[in-house]
Amino acid sequence: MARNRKERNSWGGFSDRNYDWSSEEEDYEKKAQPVQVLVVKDDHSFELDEGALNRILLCETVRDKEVVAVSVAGAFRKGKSFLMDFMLRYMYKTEPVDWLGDYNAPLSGFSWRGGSERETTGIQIWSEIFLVDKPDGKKVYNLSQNVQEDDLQHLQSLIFLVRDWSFPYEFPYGADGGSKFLEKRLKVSENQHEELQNVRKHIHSCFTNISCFLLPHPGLTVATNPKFDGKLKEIDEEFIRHLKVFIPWLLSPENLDVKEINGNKITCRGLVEYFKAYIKIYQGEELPHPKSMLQATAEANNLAAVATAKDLYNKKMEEVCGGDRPFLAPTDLQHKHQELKEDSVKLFRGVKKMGGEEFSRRYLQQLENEIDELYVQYIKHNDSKNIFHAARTPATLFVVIFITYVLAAVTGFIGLDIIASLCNMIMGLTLITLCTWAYIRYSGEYRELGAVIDQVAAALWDQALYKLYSAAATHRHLYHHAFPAQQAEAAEDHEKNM
Ligand SMILES: Nc1nc2c(ncn2[C@@H]2O[C@H](COP(=O)(O)OP(=O)(O)OP(=O)(O)O)[C@@H](O)[C@H]2O)c(=O)[nH]1
Ligand SMILES: [Mg+2]
Repeated sequence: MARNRKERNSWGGFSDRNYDWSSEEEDYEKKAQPVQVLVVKDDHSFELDEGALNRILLCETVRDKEVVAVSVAGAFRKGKSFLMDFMLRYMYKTEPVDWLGDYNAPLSGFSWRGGSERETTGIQIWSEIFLVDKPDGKKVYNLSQNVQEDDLQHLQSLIFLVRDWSFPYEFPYGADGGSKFLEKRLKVSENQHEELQNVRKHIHSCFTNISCFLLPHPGLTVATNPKFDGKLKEIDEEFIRHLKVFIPWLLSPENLDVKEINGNKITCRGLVEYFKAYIKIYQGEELPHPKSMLQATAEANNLAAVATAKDLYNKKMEEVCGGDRPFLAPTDLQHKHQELKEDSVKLFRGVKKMGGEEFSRRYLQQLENEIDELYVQYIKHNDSKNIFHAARTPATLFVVIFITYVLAAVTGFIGLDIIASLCNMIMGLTLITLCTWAYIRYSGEYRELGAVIDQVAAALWDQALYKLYSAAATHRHLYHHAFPAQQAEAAEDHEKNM
């Protein structure tokens, strides 16, 4: 089991700049808890808390892992949260057999309570993602999730849990009794309403597996005592006996199915995209059309592929020139960029996607644009590591001071007093600018002003260099010899301008 922790990359986290890191993140890491990711508002519309979802599913350690989503859905006040707290006990177990733990410990996790008022609304997910070793050797993360209403079309296994089953003499408690009961209930008969017949006919095509479990009544204390806090000792023995079968039947590693859409196994990152896409179409006034569901699935599917491919580029570029890596010659950086961009595009193309070639071309374009944007950031970052870059501003200002000093002296000497005073004034201003710049660099204050000075100096520097370049163009071989890196940069700029 792994704690769900974020790792920022070493330079301010620009690879994660799409994610909304909030100041609450430290608190959030301290304790696993339910997190509201879908909020139902007073007017019954709902809103996805993307920041919360990202913090859980996009953390470095889990985002590329295949995900198993276990959701509990049902009418309100039916003991969903109560049940999920037992699931949590199982996931947090230290003893493989005796996972139910202390009989005197109150039940905690998702907040549950008695009474007739609903407690949970929207969708809550558990903040900690559980790492499970699948029997086939794969690592799988399991996400516990609470869904009030859900679209059943896109689920894989559907398990009906019948609570308070009172007829064990007809169908015994557990999965066997449940499956016989379900078989009987899903039979289509002529005298059923047409709609009911249709549900029965289609339900099998919507789910890979459908099963049912019959659970006994937990006892009157659970159902009616307002002081009941979930202690096992107050729950009926028979209920516990079957709970001990039901929870492992649901959650043991061999019984977990990795979420699949269109034959693709879904990673945590993919799940975020699906969340976003589906929420968007559910936000409309009417129930979404199957066509728009399909469209949203295809969109999410492509977006997930974009995100994975972009992450590959980012990770590899970080290794090459991120953080504390030393300055890299711009030509080498460009080669690396091209190579990694190709790898990333290849990865994108390699993922099985929905919506067809034409549809996914748009997303390929998006990927390329986003990678190019990242590349510009990497160039800037790499550039800032060049010590000549750091010296550029003071050097430029010095040159300006020197030139104006000489000009002032010469023009003063030949009697052009106005020009001499102008030069002196420019010299004075430049001197003040230089001192200001030095102070900003030293103190770290007024950084915006520092950036403006840097920009002006860089523009001057570039102008001078450009002139030098033009002058040297006629003696190219000499120039190339003297400024190999500069030439590459100029070529690069030229390329970008096109
Ligand atoms: N009869 C009966 N009561 C149960 C069972 N499981 C839990 N309860 C009780 O049902 C009540 C509601 O439990 P919750 O877990 O809060 O129910 P919920 O479905 O999460 O409710 P909402 O969040 O309001 O939708 C509590 O008083 C539980 O003690 C069960 O199997 N049978
Ligand atoms: Mg609840």
